Amino acid sequence: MRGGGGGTGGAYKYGSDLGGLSTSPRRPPPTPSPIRFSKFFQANMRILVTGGAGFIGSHLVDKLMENEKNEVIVADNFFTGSKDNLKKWIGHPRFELIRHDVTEPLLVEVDQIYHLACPASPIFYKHNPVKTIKTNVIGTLNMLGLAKRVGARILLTSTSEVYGDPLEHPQTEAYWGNVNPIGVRSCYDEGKRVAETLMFDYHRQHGIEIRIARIFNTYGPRMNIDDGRVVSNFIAQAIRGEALTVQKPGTQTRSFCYVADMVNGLMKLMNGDNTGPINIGNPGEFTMLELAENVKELINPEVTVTMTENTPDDPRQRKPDITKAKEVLDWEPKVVLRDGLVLMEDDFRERLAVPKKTKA
Ligand SMILES: NC(=O)c1ccc[n+]([C@@H]2O[C@H](COP(=O)([O-])OP(=O)(O)OC[C@H]3O[C@@H](n4cnc5c(N)ncnc54)[C@H](O)[C@@H]3O)[C@@H](O)[C@H]2O)c1
Ligand SMILES: O=C(O)[C@H]1O[C@H](OP(=O)(O)OP(=O)(O)OC[C@H]2O[C@@H](n3ccc(=O)[nH]c3=O)[C@H](O)[C@@H]2O)[C@H](O)[C@@H](O)[C@@H]1O
Repeated sequence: MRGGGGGTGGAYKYGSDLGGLSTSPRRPPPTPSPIRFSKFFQANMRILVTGGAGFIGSHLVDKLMENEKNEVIVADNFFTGSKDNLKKWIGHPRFELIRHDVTEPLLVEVDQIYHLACPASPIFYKHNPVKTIKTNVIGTLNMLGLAKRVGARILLTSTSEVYGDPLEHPQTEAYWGNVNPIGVRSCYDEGKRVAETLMFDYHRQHGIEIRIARIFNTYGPRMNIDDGRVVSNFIAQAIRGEALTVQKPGTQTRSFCYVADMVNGLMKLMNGDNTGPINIGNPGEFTMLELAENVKELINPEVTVTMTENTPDDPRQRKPDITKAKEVLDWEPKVVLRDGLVLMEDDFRERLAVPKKTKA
């Protein structure tokens, strides 16, 4: 069984969409272990999820575990993730959790690698920027080395931050971005840009089967309550009855994708035949003031909105052009922001132990 869906690895286009650039690999992809082709051994698909104890990763694991033909291995250093996110799978015979830092090599035998390991919230990725860039560069190099050795297909969760503070709007995959190489966000956005470069170099040089998703702001249940990202901050603040902290000027925009839609898109990308990069996100665009108003109206109309200082290099606008995802993956998001916020509210209320007030 090769890394692809259906286990055939059949139709596969190399660099099928790089604006006509030839990306043909010099060598054919490596061959997986002979046991995968054994007539008498019904092998399951073995899937590694790095960063699988985190927010998106744990939702992805839930979805992968639904398929009884999948065996899932999570490798995570628990910097921002937690075992709690995976508690329902611990002890399951098709599941394995390894405490592992991807900046160190990993020896496992797998067919697919979803490579998510990297802190995603700006306050966490800026906390130890050298470690963040090591995670993106050395971590991706290690996972590509693993993919090369075992002949696995590898998917990188890149980011809309590769577009930096974009001068084109909305952003298509053809846009090369406007990124500060020496700023406080560079450990993350330049790190992900190098990770994308490494993916394509391994693809061209060694024939590795790669997939690159450029993820746009994703939200949903299980985000860390003190994660620092805007949706989790506003929901926690509204539930606690605190003022919603809108960072200035408040007119900056983001496009928010519900996590179930994201996971669906990532799996379609992995099991399809296009390398990407492909934008995966929800094109509904909101200013931070609009987001605050929505959270206030839906969760707690009594809270106030307060303006606070912003951080350097905050992108002023962000909205994915998802034409390619629609065409190539037949994917588009289904959950609108107001519905997703309510689903997230239920989870946050449970974890904060603040039940909804019932009307008298
Ligand atoms: N959530 C978003 O809006 C968003 C947007 C764009 C891209 N992404 C990407 O998606 C991926 C997952 O994001 P998330 O929102 O779930 O973040 P998260 O912080 O919840 O999850 C990241 C996981 O990676 C683990 N990790 C971090 N460094 C590691 C290392 N060196 N070795 C092993 N594990 C490590 C963390 O412990 C955590 O479990 C990240 O690669 C992120 O860059 C997320
Ligand atoms: O989608 C992406 O590609 C990237 O998006 C986010 O980065 P960012 O958009 O800066 O996320 P937030 O920290 O949630 O900030 C969004 C906006 O909300 C504002 N904000 C944040 C927090 C807050 O309390 N109030 C507030 O107004 C920020 O100034 C910013 O303009 C993620 O955290 C990155 O991991 C991800 O790669």
